[in-house]
Amino acid sequence: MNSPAESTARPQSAGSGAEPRISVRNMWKVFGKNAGSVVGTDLAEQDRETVRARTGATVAVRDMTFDVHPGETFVVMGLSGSGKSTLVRCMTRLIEPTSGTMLLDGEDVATCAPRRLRELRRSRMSMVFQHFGLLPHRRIIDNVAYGLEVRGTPRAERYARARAMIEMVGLAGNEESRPGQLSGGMQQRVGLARALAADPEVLLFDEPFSALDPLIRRDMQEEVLRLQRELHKTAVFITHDLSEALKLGDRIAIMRNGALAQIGTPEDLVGNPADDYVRDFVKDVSRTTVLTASSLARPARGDEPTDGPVVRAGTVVGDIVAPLAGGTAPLRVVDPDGAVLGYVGREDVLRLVAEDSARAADTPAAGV
Ligand SMILES: Nc1ncnc2c1ncn2[C@@H]1O[C@H](COP(=O)(O)OP(=O)(O)OP(=O)(O)O)[C@@H](O)[C@H]1O
Repeated sequence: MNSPAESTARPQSAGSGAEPRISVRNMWKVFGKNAGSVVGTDLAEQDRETVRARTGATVAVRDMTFDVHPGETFVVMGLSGSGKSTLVRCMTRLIEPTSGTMLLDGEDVATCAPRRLRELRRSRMSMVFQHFGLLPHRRIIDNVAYGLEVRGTPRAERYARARAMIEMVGLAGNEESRPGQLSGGMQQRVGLARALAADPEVLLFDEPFSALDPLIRRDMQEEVLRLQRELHKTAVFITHDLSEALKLGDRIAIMRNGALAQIGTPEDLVGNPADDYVRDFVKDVSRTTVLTASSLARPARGDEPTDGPVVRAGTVVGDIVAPLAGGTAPLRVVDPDGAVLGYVGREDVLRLVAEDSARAADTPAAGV
């Protein structure tokens, strides 16, 4: 059985050492007249407002470059208007990018022929939208099977697959209902089942839970985490909600005015914000819920015991409080091979808690 300290250790994304599933390189999207006059010219160096004032064009996405690894949940987060939706739509070419490449397993989606693009969308990347986009007059099972129908999958096979997906998202028994008979949360589960039915390598989520009540939203986040643990899909997930991003993302890209502000694990962003913008974004996050034991690990001090309980490096700080409270020896922080990376004592955790409280109260953590 897992110890409490192990149970919420952040899982490593499945293939962080493998070839990227998705590679976006230098992607730009400029809207409006004169859209062609920005990329590759002096205007490309100017901020959004200046470009708009000089040309009337809007730089929605600015020179975005990143990779997404197989099995990873990659969150794109930012304020309204920062370019998240445009970026993800450019990745599937629901919007044509102004320039840049988007490789899916090495194949350039940004330049492939329309027919190939349709194939890719049907079989290799599925989208889940905020407004579920279900066909109102068709039964749930037909909605889930729809993509397979378009693909020409034989009837018996597509219904068997659709039933299995409906069961997987917890909606067994609702196959014959129409979308209007289901709650918003249930409709979004149908959207998930429909996206999964094609067994795509990549799932793209465009603010899928923004319209849901907070409790239902939390259920759906748990559902995504569970599906990710079971299915290991590569997922790109857009949200403007930081807590959702921190909960779901193996890595998070923070966008600002169309450009990348920082990309990193939740721990990177909260522990080492790249600039004041990101720092301000994450300032209210309790670091004990995001930082892991490895971030606090330090060498043993001469006078302290080195035979304390063992915790894994990826365990969040909040989960090492119980083992620390059970004894006086500092915890031994170990890597996946069991090698000791360092030690964490009560005072190390208390210091972090005190810093969090001081930040929340906006006063210096004096004396700690
Ligand atoms: N079709 C369009 N024509 C002109 N400008 C657009 C178009 N679509 C988006 N924009 C502009 O591009 C910028 C980025 O918009 P986008 O919708 O991608 O942001 P977002 O981060 O997804 O915002 P939200 O969270 O509100 O959906 C904004 O300034 C927006 O006004």
